[in-house]
Amino acid sequence: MVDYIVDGNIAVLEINNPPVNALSIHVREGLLTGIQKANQDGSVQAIVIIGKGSTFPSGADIREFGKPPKEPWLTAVGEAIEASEKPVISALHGTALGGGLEVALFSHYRIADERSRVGFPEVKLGLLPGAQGTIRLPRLTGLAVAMRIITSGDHINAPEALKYGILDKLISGNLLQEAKTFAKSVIGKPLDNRRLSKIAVRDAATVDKHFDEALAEVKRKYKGMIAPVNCLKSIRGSAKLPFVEAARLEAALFRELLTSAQSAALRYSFFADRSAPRWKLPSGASIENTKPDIIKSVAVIGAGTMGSAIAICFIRVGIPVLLVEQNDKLLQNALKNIGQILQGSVKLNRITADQRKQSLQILRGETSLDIVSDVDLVVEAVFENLKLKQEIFARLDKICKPSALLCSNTSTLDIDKIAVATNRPGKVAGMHFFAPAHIMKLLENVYGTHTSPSTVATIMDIGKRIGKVSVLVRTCDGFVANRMNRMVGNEAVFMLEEGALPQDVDRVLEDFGMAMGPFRVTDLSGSDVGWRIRQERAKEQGIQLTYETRFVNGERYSSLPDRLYELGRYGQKTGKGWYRYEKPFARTAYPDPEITDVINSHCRSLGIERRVIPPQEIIERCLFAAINEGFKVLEEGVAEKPENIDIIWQYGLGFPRYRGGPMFYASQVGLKTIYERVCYYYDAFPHSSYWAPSDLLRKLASHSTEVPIDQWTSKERSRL
Ligand SMILES: CC/C=C\CC(=O)SCCNC(=O)CCNC(=O)[C@H](O)C(C)(C)COP(=O)(O)OP(=O)(O)OC[C@H]1O[C@@H](n2cnc3c(N)ncnc32)[C@H](O)[C@@H]1OP(=O)(O)O
Repeated sequence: MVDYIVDGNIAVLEINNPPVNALSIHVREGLLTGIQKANQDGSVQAIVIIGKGSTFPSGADIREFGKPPKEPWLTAVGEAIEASEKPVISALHGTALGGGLEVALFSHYRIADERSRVGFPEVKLGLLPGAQGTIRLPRLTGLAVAMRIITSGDHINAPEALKYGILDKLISGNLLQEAKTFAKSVIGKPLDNRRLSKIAVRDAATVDKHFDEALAEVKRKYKGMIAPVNCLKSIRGSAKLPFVEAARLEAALFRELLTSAQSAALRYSFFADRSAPRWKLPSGASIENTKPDIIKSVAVIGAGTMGSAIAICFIRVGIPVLLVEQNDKLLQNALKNIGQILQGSVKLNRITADQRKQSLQILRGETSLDIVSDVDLVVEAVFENLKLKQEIFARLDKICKPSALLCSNTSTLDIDKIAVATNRPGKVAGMHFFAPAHIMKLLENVYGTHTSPSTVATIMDIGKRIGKVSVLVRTCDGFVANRMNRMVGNEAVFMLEEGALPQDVDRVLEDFGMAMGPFRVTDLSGSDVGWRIRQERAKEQGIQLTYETRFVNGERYSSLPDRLYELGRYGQKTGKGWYRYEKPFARTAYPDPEITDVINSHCRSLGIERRVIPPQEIIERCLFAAINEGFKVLEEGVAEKPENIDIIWQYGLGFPRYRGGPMFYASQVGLKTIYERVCYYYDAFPHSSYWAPSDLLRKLASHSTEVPIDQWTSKERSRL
């Protein structure tokens, strides 16, 4: 894994561990032996460390964390590099990250391909750069820059790294040749001033000020995360303590993180990010064996907030869009809004004025459906009404060319019921964007009974092209996101009826790490949206909803949200919802005594005695109910694997990444506990049938030892 090649008086240690030259045990062994061999070899006068293939090491091997550690540690390898009597030059290309950058910081010199990037992304894995990265980097860059690089985890491009003193030279030609030439130029020069452990942190006297500022910043930006705080503590150590003691402190802080639940969740999330878009259908068709069609043009039907934002997703990556709205006034409004949103992106430096212009040039608004006959893909984004969607799909089927894909942005409706309106069910699928669609990363792609593998391949591919995290799910009521999230909403409202206030529920879930509690989310989207859907469904079933309604089809029902609607409290847009706002569209939510009165009088009129609801109950009722549904989603095959569910929650529903997602969180709580609590709540609330425990959960919980999350589906689903 590390080739030892001698060329004249230069030994080259070439790391060969594709795809990213991670510093796995055999690489560490190879580097250590290579350094020792080169120091013993009388003909060698300098040593070059370089990566084969596309990159210098991009870090430690993440798969080794959580397993019994194997010597030599990276620090021991690094100390041997620094102690070398012959100059060691690290020659960087690609992405020199984490442990890879640490290898470079142990070296006496660092040169780099001018296109390379460096960085310490450990914080994103809930770790710190634990092979002396936190105490070596400040010696080169000063404290403020080191704190920023290490706590953000961001990559730094080579010219910037040169400016900060991380690199000694940029190379535009052949890196290996240049590295050998550079190595020859430093032979015989003193090494002690090149050994970072011998150099002081130049701005050590200012450490407390930098620490306090950076701590306040990370507590605000990375609320609830422990890794950025430990990074800062270790960097502070680099300035306050002798080198050896600082290294000891760093090691202790690293160990604390390595064994933390947060790091386990973040490492799981790293691999889940890569695994979730890899789709597979029950038929065996998969990303590996199915080719996508190339989409060159798109029509978006419906120019409301959602349709407009979806159009932006395509035009900003150069895919022309026809935006269709039946009413010209609405269409012109939408086109104006899109222009303004893109102008906002220019102001935020996300795109240039030129890119905005180019995007708008490939957007065309139309008021007739007939115009979409030639597009490759249609995304329908009209009001959530099955009949309306069926009518539109039937018309699209007649208008569009036979090869065109017809997709719906429905958030809940069964794709099969939409597909039956066409003569091309194989080319019908769901593309469920999350609001605001031009910002939210998630795309929940939905296949129906007849959706063809090539349609699936195409919607997954186009999702990637527009920069979304695409996850494939099978059609069912609400798919994965809304189906599971419905339990959170239901339980949150039921708890208001039993004793909680909106701010109590939101605070507990936000302290848990959710981006927003369910009531703040409802205020954002508007309580009128849910009201319309409930009325629509009641009408379909011939049911009359009143304030006295407590059960619908035998299921517990709360009319509290309906009261809110009747009071005109639609949320932020009316300046009043579950909270009070300074004015319509203001963002800061204030608890509202009027809401407390509404809730109290609702309870009185229904004869409900209110009680104190402890935080743990709020967590369990909202999250365990969703988790139980998640197991049903898995046992039915709606989601292929737990990672898919977790990625949907992270990118679509604001679940804290440092908790992995609801399914990973369940694995940390323990399935026996989850199962017992689900059974307890099912006993307590028999009229909320979603508490009926999932068979998959029950079976997994019955194993004498915890079944690891990567075996949940393989172990039990096939036997259900
Ligand atoms: C004492 C402790 C010392 C040090 C601590 C550390 O070093 S922690 C690790 C720090 N490094 C990182 O976090 C880098 C992680 N990797 C990346 O950010 C990207 O992979 C990278 C390097 C920018 C390349 O991106 P690209 O999009 O080109 O590839 P992709 O991400 O799909 O990765 C390709 C496959 O490689 C696997 N992989 C990547 N990095 C690691 C790693 N450090 N350890 C193990 N495996 C890694 C990745 O999972 C992909 O595998 P696949 O099977 O194809 O899904």
